[in-house]
Amino acid sequence: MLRCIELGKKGLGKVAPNPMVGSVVVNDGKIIGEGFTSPYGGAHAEVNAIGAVSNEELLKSATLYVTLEPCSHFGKTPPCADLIVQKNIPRVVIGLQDPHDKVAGRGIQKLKAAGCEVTLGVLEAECREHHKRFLSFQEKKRPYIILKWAETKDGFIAPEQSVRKNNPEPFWISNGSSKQLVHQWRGEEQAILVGTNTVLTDNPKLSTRNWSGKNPIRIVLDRNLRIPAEFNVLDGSIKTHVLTAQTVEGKSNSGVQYHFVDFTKNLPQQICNYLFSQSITSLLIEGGRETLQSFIDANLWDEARVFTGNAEFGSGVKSPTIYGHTIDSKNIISDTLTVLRND
Ligand SMILES: NC(=O)C1=CN([C@@H]2O[C@H](COP(=O)(O)OP(=O)(O)OC[C@H]3O[C@@H](n4cnc5c(N)ncnc54)[C@H](OP(=O)(O)O)[C@@H]3O)[C@@H](O)[C@H]2O)C=CC1
Ligand SMILES: Nc1c(N[C@@H]2O[C@H](COP(=O)(O)O)[C@@H](O)[C@H]2O)[nH]c(=O)[nH]c1=O
Ligand SMILES: [Zn+2]
Repeated sequence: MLRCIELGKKGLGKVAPNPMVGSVVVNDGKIIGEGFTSPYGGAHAEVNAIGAVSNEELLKSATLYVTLEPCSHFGKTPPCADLIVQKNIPRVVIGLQDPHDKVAGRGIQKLKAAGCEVTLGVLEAECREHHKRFLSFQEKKRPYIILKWAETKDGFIAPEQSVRKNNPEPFWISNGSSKQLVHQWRGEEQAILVGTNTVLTDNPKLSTRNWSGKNPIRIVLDRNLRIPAEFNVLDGSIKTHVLTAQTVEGKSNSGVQYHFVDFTKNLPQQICNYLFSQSITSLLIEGGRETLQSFIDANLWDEARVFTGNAEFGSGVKSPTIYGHTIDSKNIISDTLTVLRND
């Protein structure tokens, strides 16, 4: 099962909103086939693992291991449970039951009804952690939310405006290696969100340009449409959704879509509802303070990744106030990266 999780990770940033499932086929103590979910719309992990077995005869005495219950429904591909039955695989070991409305135990029932021996719950906690984005989407009906910011030793995310240049650009607190790591993270999530002031003061690109991998969908708050058209987030180079309280009819084009939200009512929850409707299973929130704090206060966050650099500002924009439990703390050269969980 650990190998299945390792394989499943190869789908990170490529398969969402599908879960990044991993699977192996074992015969006589040896792995004879391995697979993981293909990019969205493609084959599921079990299909790839079974397809990798060169001698089909061996399937009749094999065990298939998989991180998530095999599907029982026709989605973009036919049910994996049917394929397992068709190939006469006698044993299936599953990490986690699939909470998806259309599966939820039906895959297991199908296998058992066909005489297959099913073991459920192997490394379940590890499989839940591995499938955290998919599980948040299915169970909480919102994306898995990762907060991220960089702060100084004395707790500021930006200096006073007077210290900054006139042209909007980020004021870097963290180092180049941390920046590259952030670009890697951006490629792992489906969407990235920033507040209006962050766009106006930093003119961010929110891209993965210092790493390989796809750019996340940009989600930008702009209640009163204050962001000038020439700013990077409106350049149409990356799919961008602007959430606004202004009339939006006829404004959207292929690169930038406008969506109305009521900024006076629990904005974080409305954003979650909108992202759910767009099948977005994970969201990285990169600031600024007000945006991050509103998600913290609404208890709509799962993980926070905080860089602490060496500088001290004395005054400026304060870091968000957050309580969570620290699951990791390590050095990224001169920075400290602390990871918190909301549980
Ligand atoms: N070091 C770091 O990691 C980072 C630093 N920064 C820095 O932070 C500063 C910006 O932070 P901050 O000023 O807090 O701004 P934000 O970027 O969070 O933007 C705040 C604005 O967004 C809208 N908004 C956000 N959340 C809500 C909400 N819950 N309800 C209603 N409106 C909301 C409002 O716009 P409106 O007023 O139009 O209604 C509000 O004024 C900049 O100096 C930037 O450089 C930013 C990101 C990361
Ligand atoms: N200042 C600061 C950060 N700022 C964040 O990065 C955004 C700019 O990135 P880009 O879109 O790539 O230009 C900026 O708008 C803000 O959200 N991030 C960090 O990791 N460390 C830092 O010190
Ligand atoms: Zn399937």
